Amino acid sequence: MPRRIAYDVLCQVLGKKRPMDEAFNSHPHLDKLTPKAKSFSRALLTTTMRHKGFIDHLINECLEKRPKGAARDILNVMRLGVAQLYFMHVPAHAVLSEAQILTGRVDFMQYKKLVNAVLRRIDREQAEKEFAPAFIAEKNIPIWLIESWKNAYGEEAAQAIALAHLKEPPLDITPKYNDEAAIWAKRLNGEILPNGSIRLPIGGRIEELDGYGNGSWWVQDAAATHPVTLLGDVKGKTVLDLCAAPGGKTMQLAALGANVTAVDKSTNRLKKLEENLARTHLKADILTKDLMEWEPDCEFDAILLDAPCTATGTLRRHPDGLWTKKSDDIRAMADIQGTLWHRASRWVKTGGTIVYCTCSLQPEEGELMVKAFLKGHANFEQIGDVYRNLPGAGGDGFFAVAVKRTS
Ligand SMILES: C[S@@+](CC[C@H](N)C(=O)[O-])C[C@H]1O[C@@H](n2cnc3c(N)ncnc32)[C@H](O)[C@@H]1O
Repeated sequence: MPRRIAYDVLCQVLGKKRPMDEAFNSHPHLDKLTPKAKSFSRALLTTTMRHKGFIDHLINECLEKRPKGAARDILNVMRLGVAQLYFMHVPAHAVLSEAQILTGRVDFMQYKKLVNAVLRRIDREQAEKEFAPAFIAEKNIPIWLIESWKNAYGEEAAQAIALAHLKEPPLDITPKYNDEAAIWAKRLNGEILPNGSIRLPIGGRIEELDGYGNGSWWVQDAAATHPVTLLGDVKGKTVLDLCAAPGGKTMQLAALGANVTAVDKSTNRLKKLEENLARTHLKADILTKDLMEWEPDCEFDAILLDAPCTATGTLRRHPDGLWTKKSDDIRAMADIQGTLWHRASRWVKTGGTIVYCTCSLQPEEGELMVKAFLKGHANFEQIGDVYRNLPGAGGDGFFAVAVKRTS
């Protein structure tokens, strides 16, 4: 059952470009799995997504011609098998027999022999051939994407980004009060990072960790904490938090003493924001509004615009995005970001600051967006340098910039 669910979800993600979490969480048989089977199924999916490019390379070496049409889904049975053999250290006999059962269950009886032959060969060659991590890493990133990173950051940096995608990223948390970082680092056996975040050892259920239930901290990647710091001292100021849900930055702002108005168009995501505020005993005014239409009735001291984006800076957390996103998405997102930023530019007081940020690695959604904004808005000037973080030890890929309204 856990492999069957993983297979169904894989077909949805790769065939229909559906986000993995959504397809997995809404699978009709998910409730039938034990917690252990559920976490195996999820780990199998994430591992397959993370290494899909390299797995396909191995499979292609074994196939004279790739199955076409509906038969292409048999590749997903093979992908799950290779992920277990190569990256999850499941014994070969178990992988082979489970793959045979799955092949029958998903009505591909005629491919049983082929699946067996491919997996046997890959298992045999695993012991004979060694692949450099850089080779595996680059295979796992779609060509259009790694080329865009090479153009933006150079060959070496693009390879380092690809390498960062091989591993599960660490779990960073933000303590509600900065001066409690040492206490929580000690209690949770974590490490304090230079920005004050705490990096926890991977594994375990977050909800069960000390301090989660009473809201002493929340999960937030270290790089994602930076944009709020660009607003300077927000204590007592009115801050409009645009695209706020699920509220990582809302909690930061509220904990720093800002009077926050948090706006987002997603009811579901705002529900999560409300839960987060309730758990952390923090306050904000919450508005469910589409920012393409809504207008506030007053100006704010500061604005944070955490715009929707291609999220290519967080693909190591959501590796299914590697295979569901396409290069055209960048232009489409940049258009939305430009419009949202332009609309927000009228809602900040003269002398006030807007911080624009995205978790995208694409310059079109970062550096080039700032240039275009400043060119079209003579009443704004940039404050300081832009913040650009690449995925790796310092956190997710992130971009942020602060601009000040001068008139
Ligand atoms: C990057 S996420 C925000 C993350 C959040 N700021 C945090 O720190 O937890 C982008 C958000 O933009 C919201 N969004 C996208 N388009 C929007 C629109 N037109 N109006 C309002 N919210 C929008 C999405 O619902 C999503 O919650």
